[in-house]
Amino acid sequence: MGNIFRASLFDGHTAIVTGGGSGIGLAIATQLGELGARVAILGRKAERLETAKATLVQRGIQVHTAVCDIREPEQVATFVDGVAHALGPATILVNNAGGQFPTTAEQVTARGWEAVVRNNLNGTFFMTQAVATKHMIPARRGRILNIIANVRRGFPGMVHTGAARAGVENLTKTLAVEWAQYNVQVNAIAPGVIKSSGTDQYPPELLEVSRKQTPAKRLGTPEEVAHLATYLTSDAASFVTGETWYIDGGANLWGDNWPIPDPDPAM
Ligand SMILES: CCCCCCCCCCC/C=C/C(=O)SCCNC(=O)CCNC(=O)[C@H](O)C(C)(C)COP(=O)(O)OP(=O)(O)OC[C@H]1O[C@@H](n2cnc3c(N)ncnc32)[C@H](O)[C@@H]1OP(=O)(O)O
Ligand SMILES: NC(=O)C1=CN([C@@H]2O[C@H](COP(=O)(O)OP(=O)(O)OC[C@H]3O[C@@H](n4cnc5c(N)ncnc54)[C@H](OP(=O)(O)O)[C@@H]3O)[C@@H](O)[C@H]2O)C=CC1
Repeated sequence: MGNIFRASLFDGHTAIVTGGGSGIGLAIATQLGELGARVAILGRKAERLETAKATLVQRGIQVHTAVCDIREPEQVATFVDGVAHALGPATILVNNAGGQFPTTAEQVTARGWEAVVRNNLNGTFFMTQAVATKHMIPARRGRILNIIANVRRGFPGMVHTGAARAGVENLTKTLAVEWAQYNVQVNAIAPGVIKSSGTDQYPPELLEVSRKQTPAKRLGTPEEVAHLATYLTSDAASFVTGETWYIDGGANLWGDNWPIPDPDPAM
């Protein structure tokens, strides 16, 4: 599919995409940039950012990159100030950085739980608070988009991220209300299983189970998520706020990644 959006849609905008060095984040950064936005991306790995920057610059996009761990508020503050200096204040923030690992609830350690909650919930809040207070609220203009996951029916097999993403979904609603007065809209996208650099780290047999359990019988693509992100960060969505948009081939409605065993009669 080509791009259905107007070429100059984001002229004059500065978009921050966390985790924009790979996968879904890079697809979103590419699409917003090709539609005219200046783009700032961050991640923990400098090499990944440099490779992504080269790709974006080759497409004629003005890019700022810096290493930043979203779990560290001081690094976040430095990054957000750096964006204003390099590209001007952000009008768009896409909180895409995140991740976790499969584990049963019985097995997850305290440090494993904390690592995932800090990454997906704390990091998203630290970025959001910094960008809103420094850039968007003073300008009375902003679009914030949180990438979460398909947690509608819980997230069996990844309890830590299910809890953290549900927290971000609720944060999305709360901030949509608190910041409506400042003309800042806050929404979320809940992707199903997307074929990306992220899911390439998962065992293929787990992904195949997910594919079979998805009504569309395929995985999504980062570009499909980027199309929805483009709509939600554009003026076409100016009256949309506090909502979570599922893009999952129907997976939140049907199918289970986690088989429930029958009770052991000996127990
Ligand atoms: C079984 C069924 C499951 C359902 C499967 C559904 C099918 C797939 C659906 C996929 C949908 C979602 C896809 C995506 O999100 S794609 C993005 C993928 N990328 C990632 O997820 C990578 C992200 N990972 C990280 O960024 C880091 O690993 C993380 C933040 C999670 C932790 O980093 P940190 O540096 O803070 O952590 P440490 O190394 O210091 O470890 C802290 C504790 O966490 C434990 N840990 C970390 N990684 C793992 C692991 N892979 N497995 C088990 N435990 C892990 C680590 O052991 C530490 O705890 P302890 O000190 O107690 O050992
Ligand atoms: N692919 C899928 O099926 C699904 C993905 N998601 C979520 O969508 C988002 C993008 O996933 P995807 O593109 O597939 O996976 P990737 O692993 O390719 O993307 C994750 C990005 O986040 C960055 N990142 C992770 N933790 C931090 C951190 N603490 N600080 C700064 N950057 C960080 C990573 O960069 P670096 O390692 O350099 O820090 C990486 O660029 C993630 O939040 C993921 O959990 C949700 C549902 C399904």
